[in-house]
Amino acid sequence: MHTSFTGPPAADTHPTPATAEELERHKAAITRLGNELRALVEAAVRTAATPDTLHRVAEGVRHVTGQLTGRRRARADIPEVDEFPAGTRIYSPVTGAGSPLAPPLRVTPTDDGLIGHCTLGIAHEGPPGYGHGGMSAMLLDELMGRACAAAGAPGLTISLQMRYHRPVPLETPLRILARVTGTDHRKSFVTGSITTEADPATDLVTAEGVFVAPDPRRVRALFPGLTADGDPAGG
Ligand SMILES: CCCCCCCCCCCCCC(=O)SCCNC(=O)CCNC(=O)[C@H](O)C(C)(C)COP(=O)(O)OP(=O)(O)OC[C@H]1O[C@@H](n2cnc3c(N)ncnc32)[C@H](O)[C@@H]1OP(=O)(O)O
Repeated sequence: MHTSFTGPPAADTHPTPATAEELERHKAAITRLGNELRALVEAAVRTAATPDTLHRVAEGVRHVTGQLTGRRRARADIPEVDEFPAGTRIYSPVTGAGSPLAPPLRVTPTDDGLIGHCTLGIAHEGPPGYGHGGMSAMLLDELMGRACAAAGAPGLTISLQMRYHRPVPLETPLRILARVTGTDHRKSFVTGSITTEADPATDLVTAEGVFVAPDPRRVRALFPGLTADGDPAGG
């Protein structure tokens, strides 16, 4: 589900695109590493290990990091496994199965928008035992942006107004909703909310946002990682 846009043809040559099977294998490997990294992050922020143990583990992690050498993607490259902007974003800090920062948020459509499910961990802590307000904003910003894309108008956030009604508990399944409520030319107006799964009637956080679909003439300059047919240029 790659997004097309009208722009000049890509001048550079690209490697042969991977088959669907190869992409699935790659996604599975990225997801597996993401799961391990999330477990490492959780263990690292939770441990009460001694300084000696922390030094030893740090040495081991440095060794592991050194193994991720070779081909690297450039800053604006879009991973070949991604479906930009509406589908998989494998390294998204919100939805990305490959990101140690992501809870990750699992997104599915509803009748009039999107629903996301996730559980925040201690790595996402703000007040002790509760989620960081910036994490709530990140979850909503992402889901609200995706709601625009799902409605056919992918855009960037130009305003996001947050209301924090109650603290968001950690280690508690959460439900995030997003819905496009109106449009005006390239602008989309979107609402969102966070509740627990157990008590979906009590809003913990609500948000109102405005997203703007970039001028089509600016898309290529904004996202040089897209080719003329809208496919990621990386790989
Ligand atoms: C292929 C397309 C892909 C799309 C990307 C999907 C990625 C999803 C990833 C999701 C990740 C999660 C989400 C994230 O993290 S998104 C990351 C955070 N957001 C940004 O970085 C956005 C920064 N802003 C911009 O780059 C530009 O403003 C954009 C590109 C959005 C519009 O610049 P463009 O040159 O195209 O448009 P225009 O200047 O003709 O303006 C058009 C209308 O909009 C109004 N306006 C514009 N800007 C602002 C503003 N800042 N405040 C108030 N109003 C603003 C403007 O007055 C006009 O309204 P009107 O006068 O007609 O009433």
